[in-house]
Amino acid sequence: MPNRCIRPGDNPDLTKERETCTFDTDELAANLYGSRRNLERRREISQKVSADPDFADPIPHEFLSREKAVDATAKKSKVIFQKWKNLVKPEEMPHLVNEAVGIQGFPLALHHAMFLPSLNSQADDDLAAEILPRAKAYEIIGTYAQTEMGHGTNLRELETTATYDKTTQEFVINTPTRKAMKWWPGNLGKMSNYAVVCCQLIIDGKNLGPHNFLVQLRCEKTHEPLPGITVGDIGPKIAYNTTDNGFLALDNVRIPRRQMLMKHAKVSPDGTYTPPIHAKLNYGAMVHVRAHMIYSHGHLLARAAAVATRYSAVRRQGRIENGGPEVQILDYQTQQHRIFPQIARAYAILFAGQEVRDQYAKTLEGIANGQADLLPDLHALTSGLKSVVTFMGGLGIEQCRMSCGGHGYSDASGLPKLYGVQIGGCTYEGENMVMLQQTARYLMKGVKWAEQGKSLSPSIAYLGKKSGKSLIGLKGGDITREHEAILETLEHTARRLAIDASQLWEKRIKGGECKERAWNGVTVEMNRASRVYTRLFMARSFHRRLLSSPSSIRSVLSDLFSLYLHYECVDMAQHLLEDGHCNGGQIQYLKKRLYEDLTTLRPNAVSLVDSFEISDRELNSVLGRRDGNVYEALFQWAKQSELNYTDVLPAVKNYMMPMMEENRSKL
Ligand SMILES: CC(C)(COP(=O)(O)OP(=O)(O)OC[C@H]1O[C@@H](n2cnc3c(N)ncnc32)[C@H](O)[C@@H]1OP(=O)(O)O)[C@@H](O)C(=O)NCCC(=O)NCCSC(=O)/C=C/CC(=O)O
Ligand SMILES: Cc1cc2nc3c(=O)[nH]c(=O)nc-3n(C[C@H](O)[C@H](O)[C@H](O)COP(=O)(O)OP(=O)(O)OC[C@H]3O[C@@H](n4cnc5c(N)ncnc54)[C@H](O)[C@@H]3O)c2cc1C
Repeated sequence: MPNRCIRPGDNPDLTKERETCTFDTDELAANLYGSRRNLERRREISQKVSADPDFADPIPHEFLSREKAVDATAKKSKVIFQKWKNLVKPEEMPHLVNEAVGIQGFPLALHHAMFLPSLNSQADDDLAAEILPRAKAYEIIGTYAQTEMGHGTNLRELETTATYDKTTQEFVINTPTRKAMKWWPGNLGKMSNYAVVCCQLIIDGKNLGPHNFLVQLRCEKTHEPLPGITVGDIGPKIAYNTTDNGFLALDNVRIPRRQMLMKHAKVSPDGTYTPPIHAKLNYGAMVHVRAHMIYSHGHLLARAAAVATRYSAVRRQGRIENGGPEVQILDYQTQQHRIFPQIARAYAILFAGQEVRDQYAKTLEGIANGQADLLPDLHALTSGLKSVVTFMGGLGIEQCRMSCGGHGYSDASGLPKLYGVQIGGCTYEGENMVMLQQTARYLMKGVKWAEQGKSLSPSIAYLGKKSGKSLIGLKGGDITREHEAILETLEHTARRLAIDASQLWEKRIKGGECKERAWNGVTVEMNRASRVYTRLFMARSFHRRLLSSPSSIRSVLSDLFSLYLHYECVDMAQHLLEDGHCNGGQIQYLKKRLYEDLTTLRPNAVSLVDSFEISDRELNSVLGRRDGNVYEALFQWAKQSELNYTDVLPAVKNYMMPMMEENRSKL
């Protein structure tokens, strides 16, 4: 079967891997990206970016100072959003940006991720008509400023205020304390001249909770901060260092009434407040990002899996049999056990990410027609997915990094930066432990609805089902039935954990604790229930994708799905065993099946990561390059280190040489 990545001059081990492929790598890639046409466009964009001299990097970003890297990124962003703007469709933009500037952020990241989406979904028609065309034409750059130094997770306690002044029909935006300074928003520090700022809305002394306001921060001509505005960069971070995450203090800055985002909640000129159809529509920009970040995080894990798999196919170290040749490290079972689940999880996350994006679009349609009934389900699902996927992705990338040995520790591998970028997702858009509790709130309601025989939305329909005996290991050799048996066991486990958590909570309440304190006493269990609910959704979503896949890739996807399910169950064995639903023998059976899966998948491992269709430029990894010629490339990469510009560094000349000389003269 063709793997279309084979080229003359490639590392022979990698070519051999590709020759053993049992499926059409283009078919799988087309399925992943939605169609052949999408795949071709992806390739076209990759090729054109590589050929565009405006995107050429004289030296890799890894060797640039932060200031120079920010400069280079801004320069390329201008090319993207001027020269390239009309050459790509909006949905192709993330790929173009990844190719052209990489993953560490760029001046318009938050403009796209949150500024435009919040204006689109929350500004009323008048404000939208005025500001959106300018924002879409990049006449202005905006960001989303919500988090403060003292509060991020708990929005209700944000301190920044927007006090309505009826006499002038203005809001007065104010930062009352040091810790009320906005802190963290991406591109706030240096790039943006506007922001959607989240403030407590105060009318006639009454606090109506967090609402969003459009605030101009800098002069459009000089880019100097406007009077009353203190703004700057918060300094270097684990990653995202080409992003100017910023601080902002507002000293009684006045904005016109119509700059409140009033599509849902409204304030009339006389100060009358009209609430939105759903109390949390003001939080819409976060739901938007959570719904979209699942897919992009799947892609980050896919990159790491591609690097680790390809490198493990070209790296030879040690022997499995005495006297045999040094083996490809990919032949070690431990290496397979480290990396293959990451390949499977990357596919699972990408599939789930695509489903949740569709669900988001449907929910938005409903809201546009005055119906917010799909929102609670979407909020629970996106909160759970956001938390599970970012955590899983972080562990996965770190496994991939360690699986590359010493070279994985070098920036040449691309893995440390990938990890740094990815792991930010555990914190931003709501810290994971907190967001899992949002999911758990919904599950607790679901448990009650199920008890009352009420109808349940698809993501929690399992709460209303009855458990049978687990059929894992009892369904003979039929893989389809085995998949079903495992999915049913996961459903049982998700249901059981939700019901147990609900009962624990109730017990504490009956014991005299108030609801909230009782909740805090059971949140570890609540979050477990949320994670398994989410992992069940991911497994179901992968299964749906398998069932609808064309026959040409069905077999390899089925192998991958088997590995995915077996790995997830072994990983969650504690939950499967805890109530006796599964027994030790069934867990042993799952482990045996998992080890068989590793062997089954081995010949297709490289081809599965080739189907992620990530160009060398986008992958930005000496170890993961398509041709596998890693050793020469490593040397060429290292030669570009600024420490190698001279043979004798000033640091050596000024300090080490005199020290050695002085010590020698003492002898
Ligand atoms: C943790 C939150 C959600 C708590 O909000 P709060 O107002 O205190 O609400 P409750 O926990 O009491 O919940 C009441 C009720 O509302 C439901 N709900 C909450 N949020 C939503 C929502 N977004 N959509 C729909 N429904 C929602 C909740 O389920 C409850 O329903 P009940 O039926 O059970 O009553 C809140 O404080 C929060 O979201 N915190 C996280 C902050 C956050 O995410 N910040 C992100 C800042 S931007 C950023 O990080 C950008 C990063 C860069 C990038 O993305 O590139
Ligand atoms: C890379 C990056 C980019 C960001 N970009 C933006 C941006 O563009 N705009 C913006 O506004 N913000 C941004 N943020 C801020 C981000 O949204 C917040 O940091 C995030 O929401 C977490 O809030 P926090 O920092 O207040 O954490 P905290 O809430 O202080 O969390 C600290 C600890 O307390 C625990 N905790 C807090 N509350 C609870 C609870 N109720 N129950 C149990 N445990 C709890 C958490 O689990 C965590 O362990 C960004 C952050 C990062 C890292």
